[in-house]
Amino acid sequence: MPVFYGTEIRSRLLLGTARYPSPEVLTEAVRRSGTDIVTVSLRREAAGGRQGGAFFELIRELGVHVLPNTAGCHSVSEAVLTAKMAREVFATDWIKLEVIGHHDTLQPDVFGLVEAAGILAGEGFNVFPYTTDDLVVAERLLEAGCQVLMPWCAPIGSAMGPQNMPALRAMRAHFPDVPLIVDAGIGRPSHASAVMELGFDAVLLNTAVAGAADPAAMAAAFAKTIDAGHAAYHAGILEPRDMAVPSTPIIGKAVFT
Ligand SMILES: CC(=O)[C@@H](O)[C@H](O)COP(=O)(O)O
Repeated sequence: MPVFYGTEIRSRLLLGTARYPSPEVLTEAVRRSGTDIVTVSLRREAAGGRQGGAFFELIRELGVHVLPNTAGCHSVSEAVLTAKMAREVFATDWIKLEVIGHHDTLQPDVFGLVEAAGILAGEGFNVFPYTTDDLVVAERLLEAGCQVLMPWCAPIGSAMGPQNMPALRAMRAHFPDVPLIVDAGIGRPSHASAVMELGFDAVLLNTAVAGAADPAAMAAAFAKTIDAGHAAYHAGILEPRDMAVPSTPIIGKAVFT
């Protein structure tokens, strides 16, 4: 199982906690997903029955690791301040670092991200940076002290699925020893399986589960395909070929009289 900052995790599915129709549905989705890590925004809008401190209490009661995030932060100072608040609220050094650079695409501001990651790592945080699939940015984040990377596969909430498989494949190849979690843009279980088949360590998703007609059932479906994708990667996936290859080898030629 994956190890993030020295902690072994029981599941390769990380689940977001936003936009569920009710706290009960969220709780059931977490249970059926088998997840060991949920992410929660410190700047979440009050919704779904439980608000503010009551919602954070619900998160703590889920009995899984909490990965607070800085969703909604558009500057380094905002993200650093939010991370410090998260450390107080959830008593954890883990932080999913988001520094958003673009209003429409919610694309990470990779310059601000590297700067904020360096500040937070210097203050003892274990930073999980939400980043693009750019290899140079990934290098800078590792130099800044990150030991886990979370590249997007598509814009947050878009459900588009992997938009650049070659870039994700390159990321896995260039950083074979770094835990890599695909974060954002997954729309359906087959998307999650596809990135796991590339050898990623885990997937973080929110919208595809919270927005499903039956979030708990969808969470269970994701859990199965993520495990299947991981198992397939380690079983050694056959590369596609240009030409047909007979699946039944024939020795000699049959002669019909
Ligand atoms: C909850 C959270 O952290 C999201 O910002 C995350 O990036 C998941 O994205 P999707 O909602 O697209 O799955």
